[in-house]
Parts: sequence; structure tokens; C-alpha cells
Amino acid sequence: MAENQNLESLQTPGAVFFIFGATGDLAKRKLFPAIYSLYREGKLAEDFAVIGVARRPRTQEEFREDVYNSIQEFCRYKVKDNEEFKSFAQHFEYKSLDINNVDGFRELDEQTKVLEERFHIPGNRIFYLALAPELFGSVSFNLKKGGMLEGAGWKRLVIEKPFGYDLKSAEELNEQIRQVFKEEEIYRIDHYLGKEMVQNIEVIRFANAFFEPLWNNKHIANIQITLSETVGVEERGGYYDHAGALRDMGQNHMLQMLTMVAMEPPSRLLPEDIRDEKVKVLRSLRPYSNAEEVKNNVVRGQYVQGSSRGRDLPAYRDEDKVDPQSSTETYFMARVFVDNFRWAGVPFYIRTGKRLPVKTTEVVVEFKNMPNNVYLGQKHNLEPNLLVIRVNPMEGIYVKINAKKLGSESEIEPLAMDFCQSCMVGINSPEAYERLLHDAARGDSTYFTRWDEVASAWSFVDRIAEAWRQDAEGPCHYPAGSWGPKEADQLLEENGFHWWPVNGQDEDNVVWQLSK
Ligand SMILES: NC(=O)C1=CN([C@@H]2O[C@H](COP(=O)(O)OP(=O)(O)OC[C@H]3O[C@@H](n4cnc5c(N)ncnc54)[C@H](OP(=O)(O)O)[C@@H]3O)[C@@H](O)[C@H]2O)C=CC1
Ligand SMILES: O=C1O[C@H](COP(=O)(O)O)[C@@H](O)[C@H](O)[C@H]1O
Repeated sequence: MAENQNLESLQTPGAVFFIFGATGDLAKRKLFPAIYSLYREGKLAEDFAVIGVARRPRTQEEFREDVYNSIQEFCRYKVKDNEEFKSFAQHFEYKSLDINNVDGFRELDEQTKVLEERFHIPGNRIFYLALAPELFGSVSFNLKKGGMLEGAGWKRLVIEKPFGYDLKSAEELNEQIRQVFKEEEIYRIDHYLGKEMVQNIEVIRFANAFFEPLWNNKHIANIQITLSETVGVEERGGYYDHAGALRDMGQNHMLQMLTMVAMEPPSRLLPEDIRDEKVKVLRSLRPYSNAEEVKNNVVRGQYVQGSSRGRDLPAYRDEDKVDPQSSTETYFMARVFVDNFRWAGVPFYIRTGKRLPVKTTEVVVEFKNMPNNVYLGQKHNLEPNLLVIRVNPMEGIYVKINAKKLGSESEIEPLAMDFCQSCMVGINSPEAYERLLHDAARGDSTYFTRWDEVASAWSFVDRIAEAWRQDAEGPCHYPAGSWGPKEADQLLEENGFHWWPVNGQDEDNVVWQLSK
């Protein structure tokens, strides 16, 4: 716990950040901008250094220019003052190194010591692996062999997803890493956990007297979690065709969001207590016991040619680096049950897909209808109350209630009580990576996934993947730009429900217009 002493303090302790994969896409689009934002907000201690590591040659000047360009293109703060940027950039160095070359790590250690001395950094080191997972094991071993984990200060490993391809490969990967790092030194990124509104789910639930007492199967009819994307696979066809929506989004982001919605209140607001509650949810997921159950509760889809906003969109099979005969799913939807006291009988409908009509992440909590509402219910066919948590790109919460229509004697209409956070802070809301880097540097592992969470999520997902593997039918097809296979709607209809429109979907609906 000594490491976690300054969880509450805003500024990170002095440390060297190593970005392995410093010439890659993630570093450029997310990591350098996140470090700069922390710096601009005064959250980064003066005694910091960043060492970018990758194979291709780069002079220090070229590397600093890469960082500058990445900030100007992707950061929510732009460089306006060149002197200020110069003083920031002097903390950045580059090391050309092949992960498999242990001598390179010894040289890296020497370079690090010089920087630690120059900036008075007390030996704390964070190794961020923005690399293909196949390299995670080698990096860990070579960090140790190269002497980079010795000396004073803490050492932490931050790793990107995907964490394995299934439970077996994830276990192998974990074993390799654990030969070098202890569990509490490993920070497994799930960037959805760094999103403002995902973190807000806990607060909305546990800090409001009118939500928590209702947060159970007595009052909630169903919960819908949507992570829809308008993009296709872009340049990542090679990776995606191997992974698919179930592994790319389902195993991690979707199940993590479900745990945040469904977990019990932790006894203390400490990382381990929160993660204990989350893993209990994952263990309570009702497993699909055979292929038939998977078929009855899970839908997989793949987009075919379609259009959106007047633009023709190609079929998934025609995307770059995708097998023309591919049966990889680009859409995944499941009806999930959490078999515990609180949630018995409440369906959670979770869905994600590429090339859907809008980009949005939302949680919709549909409450049960008022019991015995003889007078109002019979006369008016009341709509259920909804609580909508908007995660991305709009951030905010929205409650739908029934109220008397203004000026009318007996008419009732649904009204929206809308808090639009992003309307207030606009684009200045901190990025997920910014928050997670800040947390990792302060030793706060709350919003990182612990190994038992990862393993439980894979156990659940593996059964689906296995059933699909044996199913010759393949995914249902849906036109790019549509809401996915109609089979997904049927799963809700079987229970007397329907998907509620997500933000941006139903422009004509009065309730949703109120929230614009
Ligand atoms: N990009 C994104 O938005 C997201 C990425 N991720 C994950 O993050 C990781 C990185 O992704 P991304 O940045 O897109 O990948 P890229 O392919 O863009 O970058 C990979 C990086 O790894 C370096 N590299 C590859 N092999 C070696 C080696 N043997 N030794 C040293 N460096 C090496 C490359 O540099 P060089 O060629 O110069 O050696 C490059 O800097 C992956 O695990 C990905 O799944 C997760 C979520 C989102
Ligand atoms: O991890 C991933 O997430 C992105 C979506 O992230 P978001 O923050 O833009 O919602 C997804 O496009 C990608 O396929 C996946 O690997």
C-alpha cells in the first residue's frame, strides 16, 4: 500500500514513462496528447521524462517533432507558445531498439539513468506497452534481463488490449508477465473504464437516494447497453478479421460496462474492493450451456454493402486486409442474465457493431411500469420511466418521466430531464487515456482490469466463440449503415421490449428533441 499513498493527490510523483511502440498509431493519436494534456493541466510533476521506444531510427529532434505533430493534430490542447513546448519537449527522448535485443535494454537503462539524474527522478518507472501482445512477454523478460527493474522506486507495467485471444492464450500471456511483474504492478488498460461517464455510473448509482433503492429486479425491467460505431475496420482489417466484435469490444468494454452497472456497492472506495465487486458480477453471468442457448440468446452479424447519409459503403468482405470469404462478425448482440439476488430475471441486452447509423455509447435503464396504476395506466398507456447514461460522444444523463401535458386537463406526456455535460464542457472533457495514465502514475488501479476479471470475461466469451466455431451458418448479414440484423430486435420482442432510440437516432421524437 506504500505505493498508493498519494492516490488523492492531483500531481503524479516523479517518474519516467516508457512508451514502447512510440512510432505507432496509439502513441500518436492517444498517448502523446494525453501526456501533454496532463502537463498543461499541472497534473504532471516537473520531474518527469518520457522515452519513446521502437525499432525505426529517429533522432531526438525528429522524435520531438513527431510528438509536436501528434499534439497539434490530436490533443485537446494545442501548442501556442513554442518556448513552453520546448521546455516540455526537453523531457522527451527516443531509443531505437528491437524488443528481442537484450543489449538494447542495457543501453536503454543507461540512457534512463542519465535522464533520472537530470530531472531528479527517484527511480519510478512506468512501462507502457503500445505493442502487439505477442511482444508483451519478451519485453517483460528483457526489461528484467537488461537491469531496468533494479534500483530504487516503483516499477509498473501498463498493457494494452487485446489481452489474449481466448482464456487459454490469456493465461499463457499472464503467466509470462507474472514471471517478471506482480499483479499489483500490472495495469491492464480498458480505455472505456477511463471514460468520464463510465466512471460516473458508480456515482450516479451510489450517491443518489432516488436511484439506488430502485436499482434491482423489483423496479428495473431491462437494461440496454449500446456501443455503436459508424466506422468500418479502417486500416485495422488484419487485426480485426482475426478478432471480430465479440473479442474486440464484447470481452472487454461491453462486459466492463455491464459490471459497472450491475455491481454491488463496494464496502470501501478502494481499488481492490471495487474490483472485487466487479468480478463477482462477471462470475454471476449465466453461462450459455450449449450451442442451442447461444443461438437463442446471441446474434452475430456482418455488414454487407450499404449506405449512410448518401455515401455508399463497401461490404466488410471487401475491406482492406479482410479475407473475401470471412465469417468474422462485425456486430455482436447478446441477452445476458446476471444470476444473483439483485438481478434475477432482468435481461441485459448488450450490442456493438461497426457501420451502424450513429456513433454512440449509452446505457438505458428501463424501469418497470407503475403497479396497479388503474386510473392513469388504463387511460393513457403510460410509457416506462427511463434513465439514460450517455457515455460518448455526448456525455450526460437523461431521465424520462411522465407528466401532465401543459395546459391540458388529463393528457399525459413523456418529458425529458436532461443533463448534458458535454454541452457545458464541450471538447474539453478529459480523454480516457489521460485519466488512465494519470491513475497509473499515481498507483490507482481502480479503473484497470485485474487478472480474475479478464479470466472470467474470457470464460463467458469462449462459450459463445466455441458455439460459433461449430455453427456452419455464419453471421447474419446487415447492410452497412443499418442497425444490424433484425434477429437482435426479435430477442427483445420475445420479452415484450424494444430497443430505445439512442442519441442521434430518432430526430423526430419529441422527448429526444428536448435533449438537444
Ligand atoms: N491504435 C489504437 O487505437 C488502439 C490500439 N490498441 C492496441 O495497442 C497496441 C499498439 O497498437 P498500434 O499503435 O495501433 O499499432 P502500430 O502497428 O501502429 O504500432 C506498433 C508499434 O510497435 C513497434 N514495434 C513493432 N515491433 C517491434 C519490435 N520488435 N521492437 C520494437 N518495437 C516494435 C512499431 O514500431 P517500429 O515499426 O518502428 O518498430 C510501432 O511503434 C496493439 O496491441 C493494439 O491492439 C488498443 C486500442 C486502440
Ligand atoms: O478498443 C476499441 O475501441 C474502439 C472504440 O473506442 P471509442 O472510444 O472510440 O468508442 C473501436 O473502434 C476499436 O475497434 C476497438 O479496438
